[in-house]
Amino acid sequence: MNVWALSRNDVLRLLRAALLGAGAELAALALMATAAWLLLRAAERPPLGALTVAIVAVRTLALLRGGLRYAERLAGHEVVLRWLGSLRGRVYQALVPGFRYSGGDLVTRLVSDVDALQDAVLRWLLPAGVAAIVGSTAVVVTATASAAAALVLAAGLLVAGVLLPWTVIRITGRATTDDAPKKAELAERAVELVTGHRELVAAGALDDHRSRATGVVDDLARGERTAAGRTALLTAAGTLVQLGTAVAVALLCHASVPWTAALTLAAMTAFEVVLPLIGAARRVPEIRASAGRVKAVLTTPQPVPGTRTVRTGHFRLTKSGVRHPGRAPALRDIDLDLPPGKRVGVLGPSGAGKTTLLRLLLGTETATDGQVTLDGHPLGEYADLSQIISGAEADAHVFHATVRQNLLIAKPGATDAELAAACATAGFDLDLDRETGPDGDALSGGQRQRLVLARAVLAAPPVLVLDEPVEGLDPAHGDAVLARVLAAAKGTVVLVTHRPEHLAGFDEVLTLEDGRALPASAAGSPP
Ligand SMILES: Nc1ncnc2c1ncn2[C@@H]1O[C@H](COP(=O)(O)OP(=O)(O)OP(=O)(O)O)[C@@H](O)[C@H]1O
Repeated sequence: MNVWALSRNDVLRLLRAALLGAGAELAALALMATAAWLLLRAAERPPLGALTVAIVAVRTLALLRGGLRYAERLAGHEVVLRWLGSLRGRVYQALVPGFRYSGGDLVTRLVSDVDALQDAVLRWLLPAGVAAIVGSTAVVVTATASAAAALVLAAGLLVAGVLLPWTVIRITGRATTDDAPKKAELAERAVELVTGHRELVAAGALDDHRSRATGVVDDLARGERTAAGRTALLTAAGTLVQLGTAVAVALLCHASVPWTAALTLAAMTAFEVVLPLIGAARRVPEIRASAGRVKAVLTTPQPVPGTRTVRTGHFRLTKSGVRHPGRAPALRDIDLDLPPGKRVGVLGPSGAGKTTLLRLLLGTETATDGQVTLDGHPLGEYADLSQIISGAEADAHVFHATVRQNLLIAKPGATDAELAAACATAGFDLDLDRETGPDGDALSGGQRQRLVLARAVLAAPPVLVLDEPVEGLDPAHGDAVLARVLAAAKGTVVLVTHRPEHLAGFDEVLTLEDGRALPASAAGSPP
């Protein structure tokens, strides 16, 4: 997928913006030349009539310059903002299906990288186009007076507009490659400081984390200063080229004094359009890197959505396992038959693989070994698993909305009476209009847990998975809540718990240790 994909109309609009920009700069150039001619001609005390056209031209060109510049800004920004909007949409769409990027990296790809591409057009492509048009026009006009002066001007403009920016790109390219990991680290640390602020304060680790982030900022600033210093030197070199070229044009033009002055000032003005390219070149490597990252997001193949629909809802795990790169297997050799209506309890110490097992069933984790099937077909073949399996996951998200809106996600269109009944089953007694705050922060931990549980009850899926659903509640209250939830569940249930007494009446108990299922004898028979 092409990052720079622009419609034909937008290309034409961009061209129009470049022509308007060139028009504005040529008006500035003509203004300078006419003003210089006017001053020197006036010094010769000609009759006023001989100056009238030039006087009117100076005023007209001054107005034209402002008007055209405004029109160029409008045209350029219109194209770029429209293109950026659609690009951001495409990047977002490409990011949604997977969890391939972590917080800081995600923010960088979605925000800064896409913004950098905007600069590519507005600060580089468009000014370079304008500089090319203005520079060529200045050379052609100078050639009418002196071919040698035109050649010198062309050479000077090429040095300032091509050679010096290319040198800046070479220098900053190396610095950008060195800085890329530091920028990624800074983004990660910044996101951690914001999202984990409370925990860092509680652990007294805020200053330490902040100073590590500041260390990265200082490192980056040092690199920036060095690059800025080198660019400033090259910009100064560009100014010297400008002065040298103007003097050479003045000496080589064998025309009248006013005409020579006009061409010399025109040459100076042409450089004013070209010189900013040296500073702008500093961003080119960064823009290139951003374009590469955005392209990587857009071109990573998306999983092909399945088309199969669920018939009976019979899950089966056969020698299933999950390995995360560089880690011991989270789950291995798991066999589990889960026909409709069966109740399975999962026990095991922390880190044993219980949550991973639920994720395998939910389809949010893919088996790296063995098979997970539903009605005999791999889970990936199904269009939508949420209709058959859902529940209260350990890290379920509470949206920044009202209690009602959080519940309606499970069953859009549910009546308030249905919501109240689900809340009563889960022992959740807050008002439906109560705001939950960002990440559910306006609720207590226990309230969040019961809200998630109420959502699971309301969804009433054929296969209900519950990951330690009452772990944070006081035992008596938690046991009562769980008993009500289990009584309300009509289909298959998979319950992860640390307390075997929760599994009374269950058909099978799977005890995990280090990702393996213990034999029934070692685990104890179902309670
Ligand atoms: N995305 C991941 N990347 C790497 N390792 C992971 C990932 N998710 C889980 N693990 C590892 O897999 C193992 C099993 O994790 P899992 O969350 O399934 O344990 P658990 O039995 O649910 O633990 P707990 O009772 O503490 O919730 C752990 O060692 C965990 O560190």
